[in-house]
Amino acid sequence: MNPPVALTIAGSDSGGGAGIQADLKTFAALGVFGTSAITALTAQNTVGVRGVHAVPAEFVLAQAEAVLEDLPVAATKTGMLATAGIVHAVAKLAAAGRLPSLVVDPVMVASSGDRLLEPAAERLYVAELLPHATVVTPNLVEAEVLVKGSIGTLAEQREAAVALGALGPSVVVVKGGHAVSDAAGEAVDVVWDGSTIHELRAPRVDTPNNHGTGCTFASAIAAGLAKGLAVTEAVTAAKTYVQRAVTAGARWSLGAGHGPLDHFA
Ligand SMILES: Nc1ncnc2c1ncn2[C@@H]1O[C@H](COP(=O)(O)OP(=O)(O)OP(=O)(O)O)[C@@H](O)[C@H]1O
Ligand SMILES: Cc1ncc(CO)c(N)n1
Repeated sequence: MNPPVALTIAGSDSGGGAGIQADLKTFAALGVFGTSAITALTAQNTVGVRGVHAVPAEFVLAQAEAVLEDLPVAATKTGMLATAGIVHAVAKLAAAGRLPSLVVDPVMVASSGDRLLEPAAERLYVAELLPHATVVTPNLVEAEVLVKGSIGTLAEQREAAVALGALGPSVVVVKGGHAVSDAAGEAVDVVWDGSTIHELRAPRVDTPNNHGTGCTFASAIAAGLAKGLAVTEAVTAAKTYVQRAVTAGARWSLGAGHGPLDHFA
């Protein structure tokens, strides 16, 4: 029997911890056949991003269309989209109904603090892409940019999830991996499912190895959707998967900065 197929539209991380490399490992670990359209090359390691070489939007489309016209893609995920031109091109594909079960991870800044998205592209996420998303998975900083407000408390994290829901996605997850207000030592993500809000909680793993947590989480959601899970089931399963990968990756010391997760734990 054929495996389910998923497509990631994202950037390459030469260091192997985030981006396309994390997405394809996550798909493979979860039994999904991964395909990719690469939006940018990054010269990157666990310490930081040394350079970004964006792919022309037309060639991102050419990659996506080559995959979509030949393979039975059941779910899609976007990560680093780099430029306004790429966000616009991907949004047009989505608007045409070509990107099934779309998980949008609105990547803006790397864990090292380096920018991965042109500032001019931020408003296009809101205006063009989010209306077509099945799930959107901003971290706290990305959620602040998208809703134009600051998030300092769990109540504000919940309000942001509802506000993002009004922009069109079916389900919103505001990730709290980097939350500073969290005294209980938990990584708390807030999920708005279209009508109600709930929280996903897991013990925060005390480790510098958190490079690619966001990419891994969004890809795991797309893998679940490709396998036919309901959206909230896919989100819950993805949280369990990322927790396992962070826990196992904490035993590693790869690189001098934010090390990678163990995707095959
Ligand atoms: N130290 C940790 N321990 C447990 N779970 C974590 C930890 N850090 C992040 N997570 C979880 O990983 C998932 C991704 O969240 P996070 O907020 O780190 O995303 P992100 O900022 O987009 O990641 P990235 O650094 O890859 O851009 C969430 O479910 C979050 O709760
Ligand atoms: C290519 C790429 N995508 C996403 C992230 C966010 O973790 C990163 N650091 N690099």
